[in-house]
Amino acid sequence: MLVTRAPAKINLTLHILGRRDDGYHELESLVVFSGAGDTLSLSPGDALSLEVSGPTAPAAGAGDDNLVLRAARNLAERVEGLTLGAFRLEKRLPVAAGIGGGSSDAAAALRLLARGNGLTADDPRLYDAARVTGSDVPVCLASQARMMRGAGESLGPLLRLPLLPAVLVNPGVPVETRPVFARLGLQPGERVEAAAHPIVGDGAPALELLALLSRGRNDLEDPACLQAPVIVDTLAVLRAARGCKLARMSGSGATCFAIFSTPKAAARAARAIRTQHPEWWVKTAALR
Ligand SMILES: C[C@](O)(CO)[C@H](O)COP(=O)(O)OP(=O)(O)OC[C@H]1O[C@@H](n2ccc(N)nc2=O)[C@H](O)[C@@H]1O
Ligand SMILES: Nc1ncnc2c1ncn2[C@@H]1O[C@H](COP(=O)(O)OP(=O)(O)OP(=O)(O)O)[C@@H](O)[C@H]1O
Repeated sequence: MLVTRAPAKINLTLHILGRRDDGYHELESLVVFSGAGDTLSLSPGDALSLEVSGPTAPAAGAGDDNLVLRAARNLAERVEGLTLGAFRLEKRLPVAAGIGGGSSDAAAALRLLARGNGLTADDPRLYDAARVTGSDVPVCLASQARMMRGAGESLGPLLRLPLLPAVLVNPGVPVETRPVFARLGLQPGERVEAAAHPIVGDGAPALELLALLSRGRNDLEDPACLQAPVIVDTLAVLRAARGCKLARMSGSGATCFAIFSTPKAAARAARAIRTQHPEWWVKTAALR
């Protein structure tokens, strides 16, 4: 049996540059990953199947449209004689939450199929299968910090960044991605006049990275807050937490992250937020 982790994806920044003629939005985003996430295993075999368990399994579902199965079928279309098999997904990440749970599961499925079939990580068919499965799937293939551009298909070099102690909070409201983009109100072909994304260098020290991040933003934060006003409260709670250096929404929401100077400060904030909001999903994380 082959096993891999499917970590949460966090957009530390997400700048919208415009809308392409195909309707997708062109963006620039610094993407990092958390240590924790879902776990996916594969017992190689001829038949493709999926079983899902874990706390958020009901929301994700195990049907044909699960991104694990969609990714596997997309790879099978590109690789003749691909050995498939039985996937088991332990689903822990909140669903429709802006932290790419489904995309990370899809990328994990592609990594396991690559291992099971002796494909190398740089096989272009893996990347193609990732791209057609979803905008966030290519960046989740390596699950390491880098800039993401285009609609998500264009990836910068891997970046070595300092470990950022963080707290992730999801207020329990699923947020669908498409209507959040739609609320920007951009027409196909329209460009946005906006300040350039700060350049994040490989190996940037923590203080420099934080200074750069504070000059960045998530342009989906306002439309997501209109769609799910509880995000406004989530950000306020994180920003008020003792030791919080920066708080922002990830992806299209509703999960927000806050960065702290030390894992201890992050853990203390997480405990306080859990007490204040026992119904929220609150996780400490080391982002990199
Ligand atoms: C918001 C992000 O999570 C940031 O990383 C991604 O841009 C969205 O990634 P995703 O959920 O994998 O998105 P997809 O499943 O490919 O697309 C869902 C919907 O979001 C919109 N969409 C997505 C990506 C993009 N660059 N522009 C868009 O307008 C489209 O309406 C699309 O129909
Ligand atoms: N394995 C999966 N895990 C979670 N959701 C899945 C999965 N497969 C399919 N889905 C569906 O995909 C949709 C998006 O879920 P996901 O959790 O990936 O959203 P997200 O975190 O907002 O993603 P992103 O940050 O990439 O926009 C949901 O409507 C869900 O039903």
